[in-house]
Amino acid sequence: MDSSSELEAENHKLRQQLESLLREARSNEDKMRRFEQLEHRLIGARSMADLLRLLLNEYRDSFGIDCVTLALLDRDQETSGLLDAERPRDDQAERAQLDGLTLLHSLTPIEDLFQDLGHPSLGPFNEALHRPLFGTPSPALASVALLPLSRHGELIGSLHFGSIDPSRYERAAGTQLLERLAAIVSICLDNAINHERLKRAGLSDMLTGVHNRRYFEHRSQIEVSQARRYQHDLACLFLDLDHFKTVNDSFGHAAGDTVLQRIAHIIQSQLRVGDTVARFGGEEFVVLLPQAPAQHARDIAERIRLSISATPLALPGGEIVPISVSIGLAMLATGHLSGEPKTLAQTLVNEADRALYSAKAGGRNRVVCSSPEPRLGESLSAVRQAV
Ligand SMILES: Nc1nc2c(ncn2[C@@H]2O[C@H](COP(=O)(O)OP(=O)(O)OP(=O)(O)O)[C@@H](O)[C@H]2O)c(=O)[nH]1
Repeated sequence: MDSSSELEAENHKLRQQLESLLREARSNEDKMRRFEQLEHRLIGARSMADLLRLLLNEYRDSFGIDCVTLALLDRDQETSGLLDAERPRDDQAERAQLDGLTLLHSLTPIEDLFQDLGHPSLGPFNEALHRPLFGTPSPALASVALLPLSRHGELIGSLHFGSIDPSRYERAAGTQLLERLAAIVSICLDNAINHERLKRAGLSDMLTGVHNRRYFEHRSQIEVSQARRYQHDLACLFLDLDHFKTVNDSFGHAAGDTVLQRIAHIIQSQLRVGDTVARFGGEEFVVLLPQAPAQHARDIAERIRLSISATPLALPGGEIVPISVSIGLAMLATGHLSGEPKTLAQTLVNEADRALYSAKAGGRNRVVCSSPEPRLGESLSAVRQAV
């Protein structure tokens, strides 16, 4: 080969190397762009469930990862509580989107995975070590990246990526992006929990722990919309303690507070998941019973009334504080189905309040329905049966 063809061959090789480097740089640039987009979305996630869905589904799809799972420490069941509260009732699709999430009672399953909380662990898939993290069924994984999630120097969980490509997560691969991702995810998780805590604090009643009026007003509009969309019944109970001023005056304000806590507890114990109870103000509580026909709602109201009067409060000195409650019941009836959810919800509560007034006027410690029985028959389920 003469010197000019040698030069040409060398030149060709260099061009090829340059092209390959350019391709790699473009691919890295593209990866970086997608990574930054995802980072922004993680930071902007509005709830814990949104954050988890981004991590478990969108990250996997966006980066073509074969399997993504996440283990989170949830010692006091706070995270599971937040997720339950966020999930719409019976929403299977919503639930499926959180497949891959494991909530841990202790760190035992993940604490030995990491030598150092600042560094992800990359390498070949090890059946005994890694199968519990990815579960079954998962694809035939060949390499894994395990990212420690930590806050204030303590492990709070781990994020797991699995690939069927043995070279994707090689031990010697650079881990800068994964380290950055782990740091961001850890902060976002902490933020999401704090955000939910604050949100809850603003929507709960401090004395009794049930929801407050603000939450109820928001929730009642959602329930009215759902009842209208799915043609469900919706019942509203308005409860007011009887002669509560006398309780305060005779036994003291602290005893009155204990009574209110007890009432909240009794009401809650009579309801299903998905029903809503809130303290409306002072000694008034409101309850929403979705999908409860009139007779069923009336039975629940009676049950609440009876268990309250059957549970007088015994003070430390031995005195007994008699308690009873009057309850107004209203149904979201067919005639009310046009109009804004806010107006419909207010009408429903007002009707229940009017029925409560009749219960008080009728002698207290009783349940009164907002309209005579025939009109209760106009409730949605009754109309459905007639069709
Ligand atoms: N202990 C306590 N009392 C409260 C609280 N909020 C409101 N109250 C009291 O609830 C009482 C309500 O009294 P009224 O509205 O006159 O009604 P009532 O005595 O229950 O009489 P009826 O409703 O007509 O049966 C007042 O004495 C309020 O001070 C609270 O958070 N704790």
